[in-house]
Amino acid sequence: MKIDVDGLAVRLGRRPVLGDISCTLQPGCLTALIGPNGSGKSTFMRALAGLLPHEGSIGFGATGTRRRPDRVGYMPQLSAGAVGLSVIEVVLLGRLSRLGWRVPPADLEACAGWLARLGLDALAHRPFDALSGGQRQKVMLAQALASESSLLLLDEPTSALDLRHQLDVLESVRSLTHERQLTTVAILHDLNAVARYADRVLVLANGQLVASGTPTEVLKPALLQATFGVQARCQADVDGLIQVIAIAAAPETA
Ligand SMILES: Nc1ncnc2c1ncn2[C@@H]1O[C@H](COP(=O)(O)OP(=O)(O)OP(=O)(O)O)[C@@H](O)[C@H]1O
Repeated sequence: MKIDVDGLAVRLGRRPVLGDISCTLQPGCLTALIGPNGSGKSTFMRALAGLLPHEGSIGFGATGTRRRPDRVGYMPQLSAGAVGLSVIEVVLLGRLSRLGWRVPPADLEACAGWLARLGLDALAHRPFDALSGGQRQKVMLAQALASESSLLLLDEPTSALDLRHQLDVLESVRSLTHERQLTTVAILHDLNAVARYADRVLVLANGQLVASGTPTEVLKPALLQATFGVQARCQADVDGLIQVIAIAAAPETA
């Protein structure tokens, strides 16, 4: 589902956190949302998920007139504990809006399928609170996927994962996005992962959208210096993918 964001502004308490953001998110496209700490990425994602009041409009569908999908696959940055719940029960919560008093076998099977797709089937009946940080993060991704929403919002989905699992997860998210024409937004800090997996990139700084485009268009030394305060080299590898090599924190300007 296409999403048109027009003049989005968010205040948290009295603080203006996002100002006048306009962009379009396309179905079948994995969009990476990048920017320094505190630049407003999670706030933008929560506004997209319908969790925050805002000014400006967020339009859904080809004409921007459809409602936000009832189910949104949203994976927050920090997952709360889930006292007493097993892994499969945590994943089932992703389908809560369609469940009644009884859980139909088809829903259980679907959740077991998402766990299997992420290589977590052996954990299905373990207590969620007894998992490692990386295992919990993958279970929370399974929960977001189990919503089977056309809108997938992932706030730092790989921050607790080892390198192998980061690659597995981003590969899965990208192929699901393309196969199922999902509108996917993922907040990522690893710019090389952005270069490899994202179709588009949005860059936030101080609550403003400062750049957007393909990874090749966006990941450039001048932008990384201005936005992240980092001196970096950006070079194409043999596959044409951009590699970002951070050299040093740029000297502070007066
Ligand atoms: N409840 C709140 N009330 C007031 N200000 C808030 C609140 N939550 C977040 N902020 C502020 O809003 C700004 C943006 O926060 P946000 O979490 O969106 O940033 P972020 O880009 O996701 O950061 P990070 O990369 O560190 O996760 C920060 O300055 C933060 O301190």
